[in-house]
Amino acid sequence: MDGVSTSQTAPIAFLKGHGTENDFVIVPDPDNAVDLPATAVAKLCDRRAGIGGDGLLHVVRSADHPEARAMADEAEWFMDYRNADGSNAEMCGNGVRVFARYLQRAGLVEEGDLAVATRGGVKKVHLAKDGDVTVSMGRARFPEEGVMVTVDGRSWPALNVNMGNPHAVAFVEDLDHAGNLLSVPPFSPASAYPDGVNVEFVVERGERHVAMRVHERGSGETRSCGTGACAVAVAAARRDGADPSVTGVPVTYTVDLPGGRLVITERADGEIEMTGPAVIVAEGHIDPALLTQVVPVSTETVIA
Ligand SMILES: N[C@@H](CCC[C@H](N)C(=O)O)C(=O)O
Repeated sequence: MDGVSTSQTAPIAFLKGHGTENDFVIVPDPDNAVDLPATAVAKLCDRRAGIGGDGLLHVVRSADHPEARAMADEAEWFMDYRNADGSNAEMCGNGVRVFARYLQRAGLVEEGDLAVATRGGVKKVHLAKDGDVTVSMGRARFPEEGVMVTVDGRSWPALNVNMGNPHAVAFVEDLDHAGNLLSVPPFSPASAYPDGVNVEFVVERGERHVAMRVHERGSGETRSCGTGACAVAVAAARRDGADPSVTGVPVTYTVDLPGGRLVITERADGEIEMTGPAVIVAEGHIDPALLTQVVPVSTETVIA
């Protein structure tokens, strides 16, 4: 059995948090001293053999991470985001709110406005003492038309939306039509998404109000996805004939997910703002044996 061995010997601090039940293992590591290969991340996110999470937030000073050094002047902290299978992602909308909540709780930032470096660029976060957190998520891009999503033998046309990370948004009549997203990932044409894709299924709930389910790249079905909710809101707006960059009128959608509610506003300049909760629920220490043991390279069994 192929595997890797990590080099930690001392206990490693962690916290657990979630945003609309999209849950994360948080590893504070200001100096980027903790070795976190994909296999170690998959172990930590495993819901039976590890701590459990849809993803992992590695909290590192931008100046100390090669992927973030260029952003260090703008944003002191880098969200090194990993999916549950250990793969890197450009951005995580729920994760960045929880990341900011952690920084606040640890006394590393003040309430108010802060900037967080991500692989998808620097994100501006507004953090109150309690309650919801608002993130400026950037603008949506629409790289390609004509994507199809297939699951359980059904197919739907989907809109290709990029929120820093890739999404396919399919409007369906009933969220149950998305079937069992854990066992059957709804892949779209590989050519449209060479690096994989997050897939959202959306139904109407009312005026400027939708509900969705999501299958996340690298994690399977989750109870919420912040970038996915933003992709859904802009897709719904375009379907409804609303484009704030044309009309100059901002548009707001309420997006219900299995794990809670997110409110998404697209401003006249195209900037998308997402507001939702961010909660820390636990903290403790990881037994280094979990990371130092040789673990399989295969990541196929990490989704509980
Ligand atoms: N849950 C996240 C998205 C996490 C990354 C995604 N799975 C990807 O690989 O792009 C969110 O809240 O945005």
